[in-house]
Amino acid sequence: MSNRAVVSCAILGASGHGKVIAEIAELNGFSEIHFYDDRWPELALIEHWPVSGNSDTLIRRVHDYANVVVAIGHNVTRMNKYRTLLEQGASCLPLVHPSAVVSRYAKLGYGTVVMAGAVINPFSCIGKGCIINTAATVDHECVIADGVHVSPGAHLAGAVEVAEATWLGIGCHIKQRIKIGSNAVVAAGATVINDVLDNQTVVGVPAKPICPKE
Ligand SMILES: CC(=O)SCCNC(=O)CCNC(=O)[C@H](O)C(C)(C)COP(=O)(O)OP(=O)(O)OC[C@H]1O[C@@H](n2cnc3c(N)ncnc32)[C@H](O)[C@@H]1OP(=O)(O)O
Repeated sequence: MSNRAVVSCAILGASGHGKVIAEIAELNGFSEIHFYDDRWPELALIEHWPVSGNSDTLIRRVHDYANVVVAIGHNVTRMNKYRTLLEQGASCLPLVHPSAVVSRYAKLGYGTVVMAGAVINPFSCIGKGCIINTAATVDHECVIADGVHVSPGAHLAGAVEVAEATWLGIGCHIKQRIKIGSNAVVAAGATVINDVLDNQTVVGVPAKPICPKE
């Protein structure tokens, strides 16, 4: 019989994003992964990992887990779920893929996940519940607020500031010292050379605002 202690991690959201987080949790030594999802009990398995309940079940069981991660892509929803779980006393540690490079001088908030190949350079500060996705780079002295998603392959130059719940799309580029407002969207492949307002969506190279749909 093995003497290895079981270290359990709960993941809320049985999604593709959740599968990536599950593997990162395993690589960080979490030997037991339980998913929770509101499609339970119809959804009982995601790949080989069990779905053990819904959001309400998880709220009752947070103390059973050494770590609780929310794997929901929608930024505001993810932050609301974290808020509820933390109120119940959940431990929501940051999770970092072993191949990511996170400076010893960078800070990561609770519930933030850093995917494979990402780089976070010195004196950058990443808020709570952020996603720094595959091969994204956040250079020196950036300030990334809570609930921001930096999509795969996005690159932020030095001293960029991004406010709450903003989504930086796949492969975008952000010039140094740019300020991006809250709940904004930077489109896939955009290059941002001017500040972006709260709630604004910008697309293209160079990035320009588009009007919200009626
Ligand atoms: C691991 C993962 O999978 S992480 C997820 C990574 N995914 C992403 O990063 C996707 C980011 N999302 C986008 O880029 C989206 O296209 C958005 C959010 C910017 C816009 O989406 P929607 O609101 O649905 O807008 P819609 O598709 O109707 O496009 C609106 C207009 O913007 C244009 N547009 C949309 N996206 C882009 C883009 N990336 N670059 C240039 N123009 C764009 C459209 O052509 C359209 O123009 P038109 O009005 O002249 O026809």
